[in-house]
Amino acid sequence: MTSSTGDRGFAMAERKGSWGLNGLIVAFAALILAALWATTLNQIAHDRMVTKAAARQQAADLARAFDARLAERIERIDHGLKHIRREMAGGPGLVPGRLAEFAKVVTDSALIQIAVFDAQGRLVDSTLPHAKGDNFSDRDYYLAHRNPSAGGAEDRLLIGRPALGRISQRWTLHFSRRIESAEDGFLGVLMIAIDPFAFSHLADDLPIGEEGAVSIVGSDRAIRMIHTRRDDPLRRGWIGRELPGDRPQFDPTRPTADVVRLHSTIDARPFMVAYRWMDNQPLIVLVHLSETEIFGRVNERAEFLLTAVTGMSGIILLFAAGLAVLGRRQHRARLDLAAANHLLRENERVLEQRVAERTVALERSNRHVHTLAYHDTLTGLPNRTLFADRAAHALRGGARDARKLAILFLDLDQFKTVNDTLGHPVGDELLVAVAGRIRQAVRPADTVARMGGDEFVVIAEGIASANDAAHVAERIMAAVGTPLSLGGRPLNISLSIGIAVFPDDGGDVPTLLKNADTAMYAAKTAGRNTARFFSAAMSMAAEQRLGMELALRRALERQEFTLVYQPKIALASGRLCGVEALLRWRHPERGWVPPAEFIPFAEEIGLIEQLGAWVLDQACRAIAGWDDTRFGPLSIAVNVAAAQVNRGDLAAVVDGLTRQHRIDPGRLEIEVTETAVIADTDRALATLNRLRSLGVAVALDDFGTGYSSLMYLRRLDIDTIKIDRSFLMNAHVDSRDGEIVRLIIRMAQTLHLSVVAEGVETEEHVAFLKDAGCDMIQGYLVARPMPLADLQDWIAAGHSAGSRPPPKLTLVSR
Ligand SMILES: Nc1nc2c(ncn2[C@@H]2O[C@@H]3COP(=O)(O)O[C@H]4[C@@H](O)[C@H](n5cnc6c(=O)[nH]c(N)nc65)O[C@@H]4COP(=O)(O)O[C@H]3[C@H]2O)c(=O)[nH]1
Repeated sequence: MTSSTGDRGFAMAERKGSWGLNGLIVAFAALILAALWATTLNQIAHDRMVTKAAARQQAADLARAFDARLAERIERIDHGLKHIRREMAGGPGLVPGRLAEFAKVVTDSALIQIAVFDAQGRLVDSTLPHAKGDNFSDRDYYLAHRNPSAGGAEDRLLIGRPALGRISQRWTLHFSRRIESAEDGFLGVLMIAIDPFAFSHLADDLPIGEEGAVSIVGSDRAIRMIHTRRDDPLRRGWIGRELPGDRPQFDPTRPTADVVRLHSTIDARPFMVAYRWMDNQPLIVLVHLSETEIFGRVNERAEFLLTAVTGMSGIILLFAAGLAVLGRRQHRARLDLAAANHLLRENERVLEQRVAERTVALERSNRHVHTLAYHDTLTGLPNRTLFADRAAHALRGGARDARKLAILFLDLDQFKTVNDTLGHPVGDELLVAVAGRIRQAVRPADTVARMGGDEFVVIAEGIASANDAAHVAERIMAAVGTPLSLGGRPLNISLSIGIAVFPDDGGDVPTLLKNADTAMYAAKTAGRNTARFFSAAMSMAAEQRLGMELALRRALERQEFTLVYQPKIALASGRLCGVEALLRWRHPERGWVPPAEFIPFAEEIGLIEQLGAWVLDQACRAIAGWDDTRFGPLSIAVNVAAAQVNRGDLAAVVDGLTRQHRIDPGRLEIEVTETAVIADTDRALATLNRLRSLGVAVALDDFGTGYSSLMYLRRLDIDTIKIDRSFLMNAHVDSRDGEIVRLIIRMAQTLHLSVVAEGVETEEHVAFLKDAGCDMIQGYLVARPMPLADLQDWIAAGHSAGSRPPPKLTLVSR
């Protein structure tokens, strides 16, 4: 939980930190980019502006310069005109042949011809070989001079439209002046033809660029001259053409000199055009500067700048991205480091805590293990190991100081019964209570140990004589013998004690313990609730017991057990209604051992369950192998011990066996004693109910000898009650016993239970039982228990061997 919260915390911190840093980097990069671009664009705009302004200025300056040059050239031509005219007026006038003489003053390289026309437009003289008398009265300059627009006679220089010379076939510009005299008025026209392209030289040195142009246009919108750096025939083709009237230079509202932006009429390219009206002539001087050229460098620079800035932007972005990634990594690395540190510290802390916990647990466990190793977990008393240790220690002390000590071996009487009947939890409770009482009954210095089960041992040190040991035993018996209440039941418990004294009964712990144990069995045999000192004679008896136990344990393997079957017959009809299976043990040396001897012993040593299972298996086998057709159906009643009932799995065992032998469970009857039932009524009830639900019949054996509580009868789901033999023995003579038998039978009838009387030995018994209304009888009078083969013979013979047969024997099923 903590760790996952920590992880989330780190993840959030990581995201936050990472985003914060990245945001900063992005913002910083954006700022740099914005500044860079703003500066660059601003620079480019500024460049353009400055360049544009400079170009404007340049164009205007060029126009002014060209204007000045042109004006000066025109002035010179006009000067020539005026000079010739003066010469003519002062001398021969329009005398042919004199023009060449006068023309010497006109030194213009562009001169094509000088011509004089009379008042009728007829050529009077020319520097070119014209046919004299040719009429030029259609020429615009002639017409303009002959008929001046305002005020009649006007002496002014006229620069006509370019015209293609008739003779020269060259474009010519006609500079002309009127010739007049005060007396005669209009006498004619003096004209100088100039090659317009000669003016081009005026612009040769003007920096108009490769695409620039210088032109002269008249107020009549006719192009007089175009100068370009290259000899562009296209441009030549424009000479004489008329420009559209919407051009800015023709706009009367505009100033006479300006710089405008125009698109080429040829290819629509943009030009910066400076125009300038000449002062004394109706001519406009134009200087065209190509924007491509003007801004060429600027554009190149701008392009360079933009490329550089784009590149730089890319680099900045990359750098920023790199920084962001680096920052993110660094941040992540820092966080990882912090997380790792945190984790490390946390792990250290957890580790230390675990180590501390483990240490504590280990110590506790060690203590526990030590306690377990040396103490009994149930009672907390020293166990067999610690006992051996302490006993050895005590023995060494006794031997050294020549002091006696006694080993008292204690065994609870009837503990098995309590355990079997009241259940293990009660048995455990009893052991704890007894342990406490023993502990209190002895001196604190004495060791009280639990050897296992219901066996305790006391080491009574420093006793003067065997008598002192006897007193210790008495105190213990008195303490344990005090009635106690367990699970709400009053309980009287007693114990048997065997005493062995050091050094008289043994010099070492094992011997003393064995002898004390032997003495304890002697006390048991003597009737329990007593103490016995060890004697040599006891040793033999104990050995016999041990031998018996070994023999009994081996008997199953050696197949020394067998079952005999005693018939039960219906009293009214004399019909066989079943047999009771009874266990027999043939001891290899002692011969037949009575069940009353070995069955309680088997219960005591815990062998009865195994033995009981064997009996059940044998009975089922007998049923399975029974020849129904020959002998009629057979029902077998099997005795089960309290331990079997209280184990809780009896029904499962029976179910398994009936299935295994494939027999009808209805052929089986289970005989339980009252003691088995009262031990743990609920559990016994459950077991019996399960048995009955399987179809197995249940009989209550030895009825009357135990508690015989009516309550049990009411609660128990049984089929049959078996009246104990002890009641029947004197029933016909002892009125009390007789009454008990009658009572039991009446009660059974009331509860709709069958009644079997056991130990029927005489006719008197039969008569009494008939009179009392008993259902079935079982006893020597009918038949003694016999092997299965004998039973078959017995049935086949229709009588019982050796005993009085019933009046009439018929085989019936239950
Ligand atoms: N004097 C006399 N005795 C008669 C007469 N008719 C029958 N008996 C004896 O009475 C006992 C009847 O069995 P029980 O009351 O269940 O008493 C049984 C039963 O409690 C126990 N037992 C025998 N076999 C088994 C067994 O397989 N399992 C368990 N748990 N107990 C068994 O041992 C007890 C003694 O068994 P057994 O010695 O076979 O003794 C049997 C039987 O032989 C008679 O007319 N006169």
